[in-house]
Amino acid sequence: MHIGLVGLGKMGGNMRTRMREGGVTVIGYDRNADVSDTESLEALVEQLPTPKVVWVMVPAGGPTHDTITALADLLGEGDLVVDGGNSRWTDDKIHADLLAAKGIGFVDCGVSGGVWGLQNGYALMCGGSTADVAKAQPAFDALRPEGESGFVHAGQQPGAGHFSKMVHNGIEYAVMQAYAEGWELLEATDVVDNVPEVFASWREGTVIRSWLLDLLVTAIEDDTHLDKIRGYADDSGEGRWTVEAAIDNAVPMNVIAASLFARFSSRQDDSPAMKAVAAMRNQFGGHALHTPPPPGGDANPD
Ligand SMILES: O=C(O)[C@H](O)[C@@H](O)[C@H](O)[C@H](O)COP(=O)(O)O
Repeated sequence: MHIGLVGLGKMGGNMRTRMREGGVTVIGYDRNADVSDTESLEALVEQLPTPKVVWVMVPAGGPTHDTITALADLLGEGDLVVDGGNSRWTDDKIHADLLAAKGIGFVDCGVSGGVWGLQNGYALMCGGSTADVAKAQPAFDALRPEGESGFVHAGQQPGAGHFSKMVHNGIEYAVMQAYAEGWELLEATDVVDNVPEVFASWREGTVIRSWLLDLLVTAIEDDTHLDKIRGYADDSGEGRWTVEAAIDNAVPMNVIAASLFARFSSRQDDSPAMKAVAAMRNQFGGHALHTPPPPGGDANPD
């Protein structure tokens, strides 16, 4: 199979390598000429045999929309676009309709595995018609992990793949938060002698063994108290979309929502909400207030 791959960053670049190792002929395009196989999107499309299949692996939102819009002009009847980015699932229907107007098929594909995917394979969650998914199946087979699982055609409607990936990421937030809170409690006490050893022991036999646990063990083996890292966590949108979908469907999502909000809290040096709590507590009960610390000093009750 021949495929065009747009976007050769840390995900796309490794995916090109894994697809090639799996016997797929890949022509990659990236704005960074150093990693690109071809000078333009137009040149990439020209070099592909018909039916042309182009995998888009660029940041979600504007960059993905712009790339798919450009491909709608360059591709034709019977060709296929695969969106493998972390796109919002509601964008997929828009892109599927845009391409369908020209007879071009569309598959949305949530991709999990991060920088380890090159070695371990990428878990893939696809949405779209059976015929469209079949057109890209050799590429999916090259990318997916060896073994029975790691690939799903989640549904016929556009967005089924990215919706699955979105929920996967919501779960990812909550699972990471649970390990993190357990780690903080063990670190805050002197009950156990060696916290990394306790975490490492959980990797086998326990009900909470997992790859995320393995990754945390690796991190604390390298930096026992995570002193080299600031307690600040970004988010790329998937957790927010999961919580929004839960609200739309009146699904109670206590743990995933809390793990999303924990990331927002991590970005505050001082909590405006807690200032208000402290102020009210002071007003009704005369309870002591803490004032902002002088530069380099500690905050103490007045
Ligand atoms: O399954 C995966 O491989 C990850 O989920 C991957 O897709 C990415 O690392 C997250 O999207 C980061 O998401 P946040 O920036 O929202 O934590």
